Amino acid sequence: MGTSLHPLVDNGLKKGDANKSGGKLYCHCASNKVEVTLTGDVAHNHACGCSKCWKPSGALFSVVGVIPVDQLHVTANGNKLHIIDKSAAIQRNACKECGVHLFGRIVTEHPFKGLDFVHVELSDSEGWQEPQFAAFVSSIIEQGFEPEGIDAVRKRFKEVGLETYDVLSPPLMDLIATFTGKKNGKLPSKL
Ligand SMILES: N[C@@H](CCC(=O)N[C@@H](CS)C(=O)NCC(=O)O)C(=O)O
Ligand SMILES: [Zn+2]
Ligand SMILES: [Zn+2]
Repeated sequence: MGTSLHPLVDNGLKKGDANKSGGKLYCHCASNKVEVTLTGDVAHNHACGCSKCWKPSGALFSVVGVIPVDQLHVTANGNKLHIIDKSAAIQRNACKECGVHLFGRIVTEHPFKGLDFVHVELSDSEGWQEPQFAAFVSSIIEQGFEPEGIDAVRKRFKEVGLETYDVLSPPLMDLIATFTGKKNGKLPSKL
């Protein structure tokens, strides 16, 4: 298959640096780039096939990880940011000029509240946590990928050592279900 899953996946994963302590992300504008400074590494970094996550051109998947909101600061040209969909769980803040998503923030009551979603390929530095799994794989079909090719996509992820899921990974789905169970009173609130 000649198509790109994502540049950080296509040629095998490059293991991150356990001591990575942050770096800067930039949008794709030629000048007056939006700059975001992260003061830590990302966690739960993963490929996402959903239609809402930002993908580099030509890639079938996004690569997106999370970082606590207090470790993310917009450090230049924040006036160019706008929120793509204010009603979405993840408010994706994108550059109005080039369209790149700089960060996605959860502002409503949600199991991942307090975390921002970011794309480390926007950084000029290396060593960020490498992708840990592939999520929302079947979602690429909704965006026009022929269903006959989907198992070949899963196989390519497995070849680079990534497990594939059609929602999030089991540990993240368990976190969401635990949050929901506490909220609806089926689980004790202290667990
Ligand atoms: N099949 C849907 C899945 C969308 C979806 O549920 N995306 C996940 C992974 S990013 C999510 O948590 N979305 C919340 C949001 O976008 O606010 C699509 O491709 O649009
Ligand atoms: Zn831009
Ligand atoms: Zn997504």
